[in-house]
Amino acid sequence: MLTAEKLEKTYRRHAVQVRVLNGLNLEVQTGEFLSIVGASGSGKSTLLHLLGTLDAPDAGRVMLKGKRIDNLPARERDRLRNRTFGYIFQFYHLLPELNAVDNVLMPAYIGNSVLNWWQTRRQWRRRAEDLLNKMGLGHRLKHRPRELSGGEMQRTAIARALLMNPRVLLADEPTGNLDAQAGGEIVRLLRDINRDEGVTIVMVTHNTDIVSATDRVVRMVGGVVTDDTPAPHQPFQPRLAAV
Ligand SMILES: Nc1ncnc2c1ncn2[C@@H]1O[C@H](COP(=O)(O)OP(=O)(O)OP(=O)(O)O)[C@@H](O)[C@H]1O
Repeated sequence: MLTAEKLEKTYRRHAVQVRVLNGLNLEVQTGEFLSIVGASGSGKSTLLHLLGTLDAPDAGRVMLKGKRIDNLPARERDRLRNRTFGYIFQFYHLLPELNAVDNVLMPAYIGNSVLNWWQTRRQWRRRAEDLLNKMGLGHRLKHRPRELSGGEMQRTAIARALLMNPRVLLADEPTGNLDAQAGGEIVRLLRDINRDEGVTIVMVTHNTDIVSATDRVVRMVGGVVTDDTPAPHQPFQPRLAAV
């Protein structure tokens, strides 16, 4: 459903050029949970940004369900980012002055013009609260980010990513700032979302333990895919009661 074709990307800063993607090809299937691994600097985050139209390639194409998306006009691209993709980052990117519910509601505020926000405000708020409840955060609805643990902040960020019912979640090191237990909970949540809602997930990770929760592991070296294998499935711990 989501395809990278011969992607090339070079960053230029003054006289310095860093060639990051070198004709990378990747095909993500509908409904799969894919992890991308590789050494630091191999281009994993760059690839994720290109797949999610947060940045554009120098050459090559990104296709979603057969339609080219790397060169869309700004309006269409914004709509795609708002409605089709959900983004999860290592450092959560929550707004510090907003409580958990209002952080989760941000994509609806941003999509305001197409969503007739004012008529349905109460419904959106209920949906945000339901998502936070599902994330085990029913008792943290009014808390601001600084009053939440790292795991709770990431679960809030996941609720925000799910608000608009995206078809694809793009997660960049979602457990990178968490201890093993909180990280395990996050991956279990992602696994459940993938399984229960059929959301396709592409996750960049350094954590070799958590790739066993995914369907497929792609390894990047020097801006290309060098290995593409089914994940070594191990019995995965059941979901914690609180989550
Ligand atoms: N905006 C930018 N401007 C200039 N160089 C950049 C930019 N973003 C990334 N780079 C460089 O591109 C290379 C690849 O970066 P990228 O973040 O894609 O790698 P990564 O595999 O995700 O690394 P890590 O695992 O450390 O997060 C790095 O050498 C980085 O310094």
